Amino acid sequence: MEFKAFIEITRPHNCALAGVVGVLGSIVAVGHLPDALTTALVFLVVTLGCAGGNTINDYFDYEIDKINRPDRPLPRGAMGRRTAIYYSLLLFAVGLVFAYMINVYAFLLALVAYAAMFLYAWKLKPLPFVGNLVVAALTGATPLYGAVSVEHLGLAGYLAVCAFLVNVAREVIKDIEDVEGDLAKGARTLPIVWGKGNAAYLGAAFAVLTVVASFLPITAGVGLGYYAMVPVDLIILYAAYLILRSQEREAAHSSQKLLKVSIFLAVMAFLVAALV
Ligand SMILES: CC(C)=CCC/C(C)=C/CC/C(C)=C/CC/C(C)=C/COC[C@H](O)COP(=O)(O)O
Ligand SMILES: CC(C)=CCC/C(C)=C/CC/C(C)=C/CC/C(C)=C/COP(=O)(O)OP(=O)(O)O
Ligand SMILES: [Mg+2]
Repeated sequence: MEFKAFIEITRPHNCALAGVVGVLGSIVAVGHLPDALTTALVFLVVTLGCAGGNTINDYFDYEIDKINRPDRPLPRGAMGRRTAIYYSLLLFAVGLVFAYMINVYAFLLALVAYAAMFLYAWKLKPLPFVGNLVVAALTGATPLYGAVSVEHLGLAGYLAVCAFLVNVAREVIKDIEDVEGDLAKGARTLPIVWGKGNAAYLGAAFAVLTVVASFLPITAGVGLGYYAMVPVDLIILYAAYLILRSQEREAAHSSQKLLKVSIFLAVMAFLVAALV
């Protein structure tokens, strides 16, 4: 067993980004950085939840990842599957302790989000489009988590809508990329049930909807720093063009990776707009 597998299986890049988005939700909700303890707790609850979710996801995806992602810790033998499930439950448990320290609403939302991640990995992922919506709803819940923690909504709702829409697009396009392994395991994802072409149109439509929604905060008078969103929108539109042009694995991989870059840049743009 490799120690680094305990970090790698959590996909720390996703968890860190998610934790920042949780704190960003608090900032845009109240217009300033919350107190240090609340900021730390929000970051930890989201990060630990995301880590537990990615770990339990790899536990249930073991057979499919042997085809699609053989380099991941479980299929390559760097960690045992039993260790993975206990590790994910520990991450969730610690996250819930921190959530309880914030307020009762933050505790309840964390409980629902953690349960949804477990249910997604265990039963919902193979359901056409339902799995995509669950993941996207969880990413949309992330900025809302920050808002619930400071008991105020502010602009966090706009952030949640953008997070939901862009992740629906990305999840559908990731399923187009993973068709080969999903077919081998009999998963009934949207591109398998509905066709890669139709799935590409749906993914591209949600990408365009994300660009439209990205202008909502301007209607609420967000700061000039927000114009950093313009290049982000251009990247999203190019990702939509790529998947409409070709639904081959390489094109889908480029498109979904571009959407991930847009997510990171958009989070930075929102941070600048919220703090400048
Ligand atoms: C206009 C615009 C794009 C606004 C950005 C909205 C926003 C705040 C998005 C952040 C969403 C979020 C909480 C991201 C956390 C990290 C993440 C990408 C989570 C979703 O992961 C599921 C995915 O299937 C994991 O796959 P992979 O990234 O390939 O490991
Ligand atoms: C709101 C709170 C408290 C936490 C939210 C935590 C976050 C950011 C969740 C976002 C969604 C997420 C990253 C869930 C983790 C598990 C997951 C859905 C991973 C995606 O797995 P697959 O759909 O199998 O795709 P891969 O091929 O990348 O494994
Ligand atoms: Mg998986």
